Amino acid sequence: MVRCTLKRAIKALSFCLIFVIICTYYSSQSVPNKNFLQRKSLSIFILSSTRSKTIQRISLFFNELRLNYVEYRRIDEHFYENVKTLLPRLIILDYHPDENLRSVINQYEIKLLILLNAQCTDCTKVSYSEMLFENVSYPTMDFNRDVLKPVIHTTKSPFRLVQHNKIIQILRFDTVLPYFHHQQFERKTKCFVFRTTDNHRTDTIVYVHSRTSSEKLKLLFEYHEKQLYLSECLFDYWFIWPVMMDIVRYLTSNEYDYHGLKRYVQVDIDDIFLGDKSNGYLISDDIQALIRSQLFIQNYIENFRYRLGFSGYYYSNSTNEHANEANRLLMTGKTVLDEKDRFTWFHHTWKHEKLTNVTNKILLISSTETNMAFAQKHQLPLDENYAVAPHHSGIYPINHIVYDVWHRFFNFTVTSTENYPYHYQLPSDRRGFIYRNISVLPRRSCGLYTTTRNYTTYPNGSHRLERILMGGRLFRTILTNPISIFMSHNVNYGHDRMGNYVFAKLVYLISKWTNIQWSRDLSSSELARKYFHHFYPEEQMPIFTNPCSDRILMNLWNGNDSLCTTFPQFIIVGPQKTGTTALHAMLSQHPDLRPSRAISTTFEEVQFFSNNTIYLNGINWYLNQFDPDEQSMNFEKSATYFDSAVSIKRLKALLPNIRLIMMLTEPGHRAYSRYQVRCQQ
Ligand SMILES: Nc1ncnc2c1ncn2[C@@H]1O[C@H](COP(=O)(O)OS(=O)(=O)O)[C@@H](OP(=O)(O)O)[C@H]1O
Repeated sequence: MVRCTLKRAIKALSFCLIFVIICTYYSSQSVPNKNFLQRKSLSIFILSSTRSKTIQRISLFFNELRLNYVEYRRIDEHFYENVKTLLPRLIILDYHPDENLRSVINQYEIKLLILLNAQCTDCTKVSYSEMLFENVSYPTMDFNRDVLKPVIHTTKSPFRLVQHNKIIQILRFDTVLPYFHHQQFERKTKCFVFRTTDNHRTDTIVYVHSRTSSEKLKLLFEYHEKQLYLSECLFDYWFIWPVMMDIVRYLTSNEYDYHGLKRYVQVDIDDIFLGDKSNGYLISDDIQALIRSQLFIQNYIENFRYRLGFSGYYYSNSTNEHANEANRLLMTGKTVLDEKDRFTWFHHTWKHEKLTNVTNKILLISSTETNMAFAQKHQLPLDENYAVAPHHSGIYPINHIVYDVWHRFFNFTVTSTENYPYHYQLPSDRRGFIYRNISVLPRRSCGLYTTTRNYTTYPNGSHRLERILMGGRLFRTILTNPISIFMSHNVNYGHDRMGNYVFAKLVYLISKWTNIQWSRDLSSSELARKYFHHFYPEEQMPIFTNPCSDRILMNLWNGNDSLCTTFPQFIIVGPQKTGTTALHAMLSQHPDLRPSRAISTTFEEVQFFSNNTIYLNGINWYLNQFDPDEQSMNFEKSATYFDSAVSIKRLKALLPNIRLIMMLTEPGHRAYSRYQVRCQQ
């Protein structure tokens, strides 16, 4: 009897337990719990039906920040489906969300950034002339005087940032943020701002005062914890970008924090011995000015040193008498031999030759040795691990001989280039990679080229240079990149010494207006370690792009035009065991089609894109697997590409227009075929 009751009790208990488990399971399906809300990726959704100029600028800025975002033009099933599966951290939209969207946003705990534009409600239009302006001063740099010092200019700024708010971190509160572009400012007459007086529910972050009513007009404010409202007015001002970074950081709960506030900067001055009188070689006074600007920058960046790139041949052997005079002044003048220790030096090549065309290892070794002997003779303080190829040639597209010689014979472990993945692209899209133990860091342009000589004759006006400095492209480069290596040329430091001005001012303004902290000067190997191991480990492996689609890459490639037609026109990508060998054999019979060479070690296949070791042989190796006959259409078959995610990326980078053939068979047949092969093995 007792046993029977016990059995019943156990049965009842088990039923209860099963019931509880089932209930828990179903409830977890209907209401998202904390685990369920674990974001798969940190994506941002941008929702805009008009794709206004503001939205376009935000997208471009997100590219600079390397943020993942998806743009949507309308709310439909597809949008909701993606919200549920991708669980974006943040949605940016330029109108007020309806009830449906609000409920989904609440359910999935998504944060909102709402832009105020023509569609906004609960806001008011104000004319710029109604705003309260006041004169404020901002610093600029007097670079032609003996001492580089800031001079004060006066401008008008309508803005207030509210101090002690929890969102703004990058901008400094104790400095007035000036406005620069008066013309653009006056052209626009209307601005949408919030006039809400409901201060209990909102937190103002940026505002202006109305001139007529002295009203506080909100440009950025927080409405509850999950929503920020931002007036598009702010997009007319340079400081919207640091503000945007802070907004995204705040709304994503610090997940996007852009590697914190620390920034590393290096300024390379190439070809220090090149130039003649017309080119503006550096005379002794210029060197002193360079030292002064370096000292000025050292106030902010501990131990900052310009990096001087040298080709020794032009110091001692130049037939140009002006160049010799410049070199004498640089190297042998009263102070300059001492001054060489003020800078850090790095190797170019002995005669500034292009490395693209190097085909002979011995010659490259001997010319590099000559340049290094020059450095030794003059006791130049070298960054021994850093070398930069003149014209950036040979580094990308890769010339294997250069990497081999640099790595095996000279211990150069770091270089930099402007050309990877392409030359013609936004500077912010430049990336790095590691090849044969040499770290190739991205080099950024700074608006100074060999052709830009004087401030007053800056192409299309010096205000353009001011713009890129004062909150524009250069400013943003520092803002959005933890490491920036800039390329400049010796001529930029002669003439009116625009180079000194640019870098001194850049560092000064960033220090003055933002809370960005500068790292002390680092050696190139420390910099490379940080770049590839700390900030961007995913960039270590190169992804080869097609030199035929970029004129500069084409010039720097040790291939030639005719090779462009050698790339395959279609590829059979598998998958395995679907009859790909048979198809390959049949297509090979066609008189106009040419298959790749058969490689015995990889089952007659090329497997370039799927096998890391083979891929690192480079594009010239890949092209060698094909016949350069222009009359025929080249193709290859590698059944390993089909299920290799990295192959897709590599194929897209090198052959964006390639046609792919995939074979599909009944999966059971494939499995059995594979099983048989295994048995045989
Ligand atoms: N025309 C045609 N139609 C369908 N199936 C065919 C065809 N030709 C070959 N085969 C069969 O495909 C199998 C080999 O596939 P693959 O060449 O793709 O294999 S591999 O991955 O390249 O090793 C292999 O299957 P198994 O014989 O079962 O192993 C071939 O017999």
